[in-house]
Amino acid sequence: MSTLGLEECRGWIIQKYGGTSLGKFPKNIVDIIISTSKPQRVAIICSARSSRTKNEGTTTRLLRAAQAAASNSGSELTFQTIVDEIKDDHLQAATDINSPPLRKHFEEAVYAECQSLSRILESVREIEEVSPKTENRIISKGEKLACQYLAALLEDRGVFAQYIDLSDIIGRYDISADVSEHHLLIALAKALGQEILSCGGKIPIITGYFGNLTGGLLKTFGRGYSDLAAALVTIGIAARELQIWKEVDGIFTADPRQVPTARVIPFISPSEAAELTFYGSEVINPHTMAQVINAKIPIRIKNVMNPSLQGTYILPDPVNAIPSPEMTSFLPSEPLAVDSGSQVPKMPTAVTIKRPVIVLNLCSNRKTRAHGFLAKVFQILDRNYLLIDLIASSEVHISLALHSEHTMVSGPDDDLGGEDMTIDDKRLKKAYDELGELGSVDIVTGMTIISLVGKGLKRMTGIAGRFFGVLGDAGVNIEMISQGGASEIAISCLIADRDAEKALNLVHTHLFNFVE
Ligand SMILES: Nc1ncnc2c1ncn2[C@@H]1O[C@H](COP(=O)(O)OP(=O)(O)O)[C@@H](O)[C@H]1O
Ligand SMILES: N[C@@H](CC(=O)OP(=O)(O)O)C(=O)O
Repeated sequence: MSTLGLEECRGWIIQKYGGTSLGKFPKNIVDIIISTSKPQRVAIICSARSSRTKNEGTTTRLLRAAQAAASNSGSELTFQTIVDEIKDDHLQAATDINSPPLRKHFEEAVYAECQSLSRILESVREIEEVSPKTENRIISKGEKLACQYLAALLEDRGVFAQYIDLSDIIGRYDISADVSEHHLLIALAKALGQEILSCGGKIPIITGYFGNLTGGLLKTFGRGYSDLAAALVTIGIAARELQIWKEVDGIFTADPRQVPTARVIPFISPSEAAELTFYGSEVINPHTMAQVINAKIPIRIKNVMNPSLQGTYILPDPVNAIPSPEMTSFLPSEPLAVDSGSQVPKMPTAVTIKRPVIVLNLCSNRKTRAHGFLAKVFQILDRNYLLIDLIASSEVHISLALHSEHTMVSGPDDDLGGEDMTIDDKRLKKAYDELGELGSVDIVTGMTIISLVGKGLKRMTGIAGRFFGVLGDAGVNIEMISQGGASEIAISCLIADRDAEKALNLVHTHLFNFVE
């Protein structure tokens, strides 16, 4: 495999469009691509379309269809209804394509992809199980449809676009095994660079789904995996900048949908952006930053509805990193207001909530902690694919908070073995039963994690007290606290979900409105 010559790849801008942006503002996206492609070369990565919210979007629907097929409740209609919804949604979107042949071509692609999807789901129903390989194939449909749609819209405007399906890129370049290993990711990035150059003068429209990973794309990299695809393309082509286009002006001090007074953060460090995503603000897939920042390429979050705004730059901490010439031109000339190296910052960077969260409380059946107790607890969670967000433990008691859409509300005495349980419910129920062997377990639902994020938090004396004080004064009860240790840049606590929005706004008002 030859390495790309630097001259060959200079001047590329990589743009990744999120699902809700593609679902709601495809025409804005076409305009942005056209205007960016005039002075420089541009390559596009698409997520799957979401016409309203990500929760109702194509990828979520595909995962629900897979669950419906695997749970085999006797009704073939369940998954087929979801497939039909996906089909209708894309056929409706096709009405934006003016040229009849282009529209027909896209409609045929929609029918073909949905037919293939139904066949895969039918086999899932037969064997009552979704393997990682099958899940990969199912979710890939969302990005395939979105890319073919965007390519058709560009062609409709007279722009030459090339749809690139990365479904089998890993097999094609023999990048197998555990692709999460650094050297394999870099090999993958090079392969993606080659694919893009093969498009000649056309604008590459690339699927954010990038291959049939052995362990499952979602399990390996999580939701938002198309950010990582964009990062790999950025590295593979040694691009000038990675732009992640969304429906918001950038990364805010709090979710702007829930906190009207939230402000855009002009510059943020990769670790803060990753922590914000982990604690509920789905800003960028955390695997993305490490790759691109290591390659010293700036990442920018921008708004499809407001393309002229600067957005938020994700840049390495100026103290720890030696930025490339491209990056230096983006760095602020003045020290950042949020964190300026050795100075104590004036306020945290952002506040975020993660919901819904459930808590598993386990009380060991021994009087003192038996050897291997914690190891056994974590093995059970790992076996059942349960990821823990917060932990509190004492000698014989451990509380584990996990993000969950689970409907399970109580203990094993209830009728929880029903046909209607989702795969996630089943995993939780299995973990619950296995943990029951170690002691008494109870589950508390309806909780939220609220977190303050900021790389200067550890130097802000009294910040934890002020955070908890604001919550306490408002009568918000705190169930569990995590500070320092695991994460030096976040302070988190668990509160009742009914208090989430009130708490978020109060914390933002009291801790983010510093006046000089
Ligand atoms: N701190 C934050 N800054 C910006 N957006 C945030 C933040 N916390 C949560 N969000 C939410 O994240 C979403 C990001 O934008 P969106 O365009 O919906 O993403 P996608 O790329 O998945 O389509 C928005 O809905 C916004 O409300
Ligand atoms: N479509 C995938 C991958 C992705 O990147 O999504 P988004 O860009 O909409 O966050 C998902 O929903 O997880």
